[in-house]
Amino acid sequence: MAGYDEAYRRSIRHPEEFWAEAARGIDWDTAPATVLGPDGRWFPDGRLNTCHNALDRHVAAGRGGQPALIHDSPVTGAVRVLSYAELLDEVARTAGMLRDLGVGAGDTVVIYMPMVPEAVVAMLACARLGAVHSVVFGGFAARELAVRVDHARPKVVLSASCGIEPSRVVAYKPLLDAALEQAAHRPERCVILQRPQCPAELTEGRDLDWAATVRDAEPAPCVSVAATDPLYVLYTSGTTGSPKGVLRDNGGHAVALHWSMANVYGAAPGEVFWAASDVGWVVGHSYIVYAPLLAGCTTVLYEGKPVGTPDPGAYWRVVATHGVRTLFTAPTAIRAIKKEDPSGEFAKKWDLSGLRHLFLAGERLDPDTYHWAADLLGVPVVDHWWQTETGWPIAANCVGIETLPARPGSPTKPVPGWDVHVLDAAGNDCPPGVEGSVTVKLPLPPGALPTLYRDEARFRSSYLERHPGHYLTGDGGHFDADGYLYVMGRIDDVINVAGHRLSTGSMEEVLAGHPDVAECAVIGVADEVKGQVPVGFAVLKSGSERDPEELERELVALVRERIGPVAAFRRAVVVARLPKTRSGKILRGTMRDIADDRPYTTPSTIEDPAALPEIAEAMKRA
Ligand SMILES: CCC(=O)SCCNC(=O)CCNC(=O)[C@H](O)C(C)(C)COP(=O)(O)OP(=O)(O)OC[C@H]1O[C@@H](n2cnc3c(N)ncnc32)[C@H](O)[C@@H]1OP(=O)(O)O
Repeated sequence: MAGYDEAYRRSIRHPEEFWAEAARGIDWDTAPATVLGPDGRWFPDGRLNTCHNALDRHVAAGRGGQPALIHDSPVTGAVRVLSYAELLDEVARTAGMLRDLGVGAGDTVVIYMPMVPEAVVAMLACARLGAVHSVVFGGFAARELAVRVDHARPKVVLSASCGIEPSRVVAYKPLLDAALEQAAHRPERCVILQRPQCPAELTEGRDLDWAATVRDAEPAPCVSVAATDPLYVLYTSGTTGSPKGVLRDNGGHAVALHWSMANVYGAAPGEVFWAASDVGWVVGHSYIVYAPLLAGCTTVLYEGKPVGTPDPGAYWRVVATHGVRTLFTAPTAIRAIKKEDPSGEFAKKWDLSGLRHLFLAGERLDPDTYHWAADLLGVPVVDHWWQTETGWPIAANCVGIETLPARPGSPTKPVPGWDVHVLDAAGNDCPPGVEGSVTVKLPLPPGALPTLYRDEARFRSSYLERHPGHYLTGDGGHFDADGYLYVMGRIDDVINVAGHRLSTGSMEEVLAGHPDVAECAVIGVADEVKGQVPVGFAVLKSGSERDPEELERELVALVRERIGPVAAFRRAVVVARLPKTRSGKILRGTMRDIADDRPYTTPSTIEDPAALPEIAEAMKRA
């Protein structure tokens, strides 16, 4: 069998041959004659249906009785298992409901739901009809939902009465109502899944009860779509306020995800695969929903946390109880477990002998966390790196091809298909050990974003213009002499809080909107569990006599209200001034160095050097 080097070389030298072979893992209505179009789109003349590939074909092949989805919900005390045949039946009827509501191929549907099976059903039902879903994470506030509704312009919104966090029931319906009041776009219908923990009042003429509406619907068949037709839009934070709508196509996505399950994750049909994330993130889209089902695996949908539901053994219980072979989560989850159970006592209570790999992604995996997890579990811990935009891993130890020796701190090497380069400011490849901007030479492989929804110009300016011929990942890093990649962090103002990508710019917009704030800065500061947390610095308007502590509390509440709890914005500090250059640019980089206790030099362009010790003092208070 070919090893990693050969597979990688072939994928870069002969991408069409490589991906034509991978495309055979998918059922096509019309097999693609062209593999890569001149515009960089994959399989342009192929036709297929993603839902058929995720469900119908497995039922037809005899997998109907195999569990497709295990919903494990410690917050409600429920476990529900849906076989492939049962999931197909629910999806087909939900697609019938959407069709009855006028949803057809190309229409958008916003899904704002907690981690319940109906969220997965909703996504697959859209795919069945060729409709484009846009899932919005439940931890966002009404305003963020409104922005996404206005951009996606859904015909229908699918939602639930509530989500359940360990400490509280989150009523979704009032958030949805507030979002639709703020949005200019009006969806024709909202279909609400009533949960017994907090049933919602339905709005006459607009809202429908999910259970009743699905009950009356006839199952809908799969609609054949072009490989290049959109499957979904997923919004992600950019450096400026408005989120970017990452578009995913049908054909390239199905081919790449199906290929990744065997080759990156080493997962075989019939195995249990658990991505402990949320359907609102790309990990949830790719590795809770689409990839495991495309591959004929059983996927776990977990409505709980790594700690507190009820203890730091929660993940180990799920692994042991459901026979999980591959666990994928974010380093922050492992750090949370390690903090509460440093000697791993809770893991010893469960039989984890079925676990084969732990995959980690979503933020940089620090070597301490890597070693702790590897020692505890005794299985390979695979750090891998990718992004919402890419949809699947850019760099990983491809255990399905060949397991390379791991190097803690590195997600190993580029995955076949990804021609990764580290470039200097002039666009030249950096030598090993020298840090630069991590890029991917075009064409991007199948499954990566072809564009931003309704914003080709922003797609080009955000990703393609900085280094022509390359996709700009926005991360900085370096290769070592053996070709291992090290990704060190963002080169822009995006921060990563508990594996959630957030824009400091949008938090600054919120602070700046407060009537007492003259100017402000938000920076990401290192945090033991969440990796980074945002901290805000605000200067009062001259003449304002507000009590600083009261204002700080107001600013924290404002960010929670406008962006949502997911921002984890818990610290704001009122300062006399911000450190700036003489041209007025806030020295955020120097502020970050001070906050993280890194050595810093006072920039020669600074307006007033005394501003830095003042900020250092304020940070100590924060
Ligand atoms: C590879 C490509 C990618 O990077 S895709 C992104 C990958 N990232 C991930 O998968 C995320 C990984 N992180 C997590 O799953 C969570 O942070 C874990 C580790 C489980 C911890 O969760 P938690 O304790 O809730 O902390 P948090 O920082 O996530 O939450 C902050 C506040 O937000 C709230 N929240 C969270 N989720 C929801 C939700 N669905 N609906 C409503 N609220 C939500 C939390 O309750 C928390 O609120 P509070 O501030 O404590 O009151």
